[in-house]
Amino acid sequence: MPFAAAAVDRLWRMAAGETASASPDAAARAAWADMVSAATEAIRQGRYEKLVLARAAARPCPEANVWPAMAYLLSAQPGHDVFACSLGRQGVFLGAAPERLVDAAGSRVVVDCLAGTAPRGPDEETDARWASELLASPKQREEHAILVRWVQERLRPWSVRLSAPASPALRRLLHVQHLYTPLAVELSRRRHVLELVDRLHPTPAVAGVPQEAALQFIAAREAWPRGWYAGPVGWFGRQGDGRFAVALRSALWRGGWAYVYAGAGIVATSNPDLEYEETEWKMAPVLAALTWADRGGDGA
Ligand SMILES: C=C(O[C@@H]1C=C(C(=O)O)C=C[C@H]1O)C(=O)O
Repeated sequence: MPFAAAAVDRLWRMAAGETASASPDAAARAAWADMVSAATEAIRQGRYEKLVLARAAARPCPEANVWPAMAYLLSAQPGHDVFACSLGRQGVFLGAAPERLVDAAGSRVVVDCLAGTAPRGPDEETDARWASELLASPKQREEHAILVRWVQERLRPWSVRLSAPASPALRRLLHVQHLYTPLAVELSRRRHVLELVDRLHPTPAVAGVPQEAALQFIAAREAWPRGWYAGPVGWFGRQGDGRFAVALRSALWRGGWAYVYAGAGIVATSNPDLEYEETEWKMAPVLAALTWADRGGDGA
């Protein structure tokens, strides 16, 4: 989804309005609940299998302390792709992405399918219980299976071999745990990693099924333009090998504000309040990084 200066200006105006409102949190929750209810209704009517809806929260952030924020994310979020992109006068986009969209080396490709989320527990026992509930939840398994199936269908025509574990594993991050399926693919011929990005992005980890209709729903209903959030971020070499992550768990810093983004996969049985909570857990790492950086790298 291309970044547009107009979109950022809209964010800026909304942020100013939001801080003036008496209860921004209640207003954000109500808007979210309306959107998610419209989504579950449309899914029940059979118009979509899954929609991934996102929101943004604005918080004052006087300086773009990019290096301390990245240092925090590198140490707090091991195994993530930590990134920061300078957008000139449009600000800085940064985050720690938990999910590889595609990793290509010659004809070998790996895609991470990450969908289905629970929070980390406050103690070992609760954490393990929430993990087992996540693994056993039909709703979470459905969200996950839709993603895996879609990626397999997109890559099958280009592949001689496509392998995936029969059931998802658990990927445990600092604030959340996810259902995780790594797909290993042998392509019938070498492809530039950008061809693969083009074939896959946006997956049902961030958009929905069917893809075009989901994108229309997102454009019509989400209050905040996504900008760079959920886009592919990565690198490629001269031979076309490379690695792109999905720019989740991210924030746009601009002009004294940080706009922190997060989304959640919606299926017919989704509960708007629980999905809202999920977006809060997902915002936590980048918020902690910004707070830590604001304090000059001294405790978050
Ligand atoms: C959309 C986000 O995360 C995606 C959605 C997930 C879900 O719905 O369970 C899990 C991981 C990501 O694929 C986000 O972090 O903003």
